Amino acid sequence: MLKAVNITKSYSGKMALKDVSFEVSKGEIFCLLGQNGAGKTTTINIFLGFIKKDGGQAFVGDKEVGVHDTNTLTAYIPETVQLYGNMSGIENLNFFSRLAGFSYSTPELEDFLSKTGLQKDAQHKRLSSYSKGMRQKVGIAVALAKNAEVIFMDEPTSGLDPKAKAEFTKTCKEMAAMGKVIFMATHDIFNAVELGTTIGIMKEGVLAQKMKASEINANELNQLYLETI
Ligand SMILES: Nc1ncnc2c1ncn2[C@@H]1O[C@H](COP(=O)(O)OP(=O)(O)OP(=O)(O)O)[C@@H](O)[C@H]1O
Repeated sequence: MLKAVNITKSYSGKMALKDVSFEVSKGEIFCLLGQNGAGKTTTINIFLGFIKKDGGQAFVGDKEVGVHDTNTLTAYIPETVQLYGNMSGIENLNFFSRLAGFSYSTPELEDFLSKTGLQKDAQHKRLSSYSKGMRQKVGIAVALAKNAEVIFMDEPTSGLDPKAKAEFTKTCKEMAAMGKVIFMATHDIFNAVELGTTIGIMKEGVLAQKMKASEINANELNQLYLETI
C-alpha cells in the first residue's frame, strides 16, 4: 500500500534522506523512530506531496506521489491538530468532510467520532474546550470520514496522558483491523512496541533498522535504539 524506493532528499546540499526504501501493507502500523533531525518528518512530507524529493520513488497504492499531488487515499494528523475552536467536534468534522467531498448526516458524523472514543456529550461542545487527546480524536475521525486508506501521524502520543495514550492505541489498532495503513513518526519507544506491527529506526537519513514489533520487547528496542543512533 505504501512503498518507498531509494528515496533521497537534501536541503542546501545536506542529505536528509539517503536511499530510503520500505514497504507497508494494508493493516500495518509502521512506527518510525529516530533522533531529532533523523529524517522522519521529511519522509512523511514526501509521501504527502508536501516537498520534492531528489531521487527515488514514493508510492501510495499504485500511484506514484509527486510534489503538490493531492492524494485522496491519504490523511495527515500533525502533532497538534488544527481545527476551528469556535465550532464543535461535530461541526469541525462536518466542515472538513465536506471539504474532502463527503456529506454525512449528524448520526453518521457522531458515529465516526464515537469510533475514535470521543464521548457523545463532548461531540457537540466547542473545540476550544477540548484537550489535546480530544482534538486528536476529531483529526482521526476526519481521516475516517474521508475514507483515507493511509494515515500519517507525526508524534501522535506526545503530550497525551496515559489514559489518552491507551485510547489512542486502541483506536489505531481498530483502524489497522479495518485494513488502514498507519505510518507514524514517534519518539515513544514503549508505545511503538505496544502499538506497532513494524518498527523502523532512522539515523541521519538512513533507515538503519527495521523489524517486526512482535520480535522485540521495549527494553530490547530501547537498547537497540541507543546502539543505533
Ligand atoms: N525546510 C528545511 N530546510 C532545511 N533543512 C531542513 C528542512 N526540513 C528539514 N531539514 C533538515 O533535514 C533533516 C531531517 O529533518 P526532519 O524534520 O525530517 O527530521 P525528524 O526526524 O522529523 O526530526 P524531529 O524528531 O525533530 O521532528 C534535519 O537535518 C533538518 O534540519
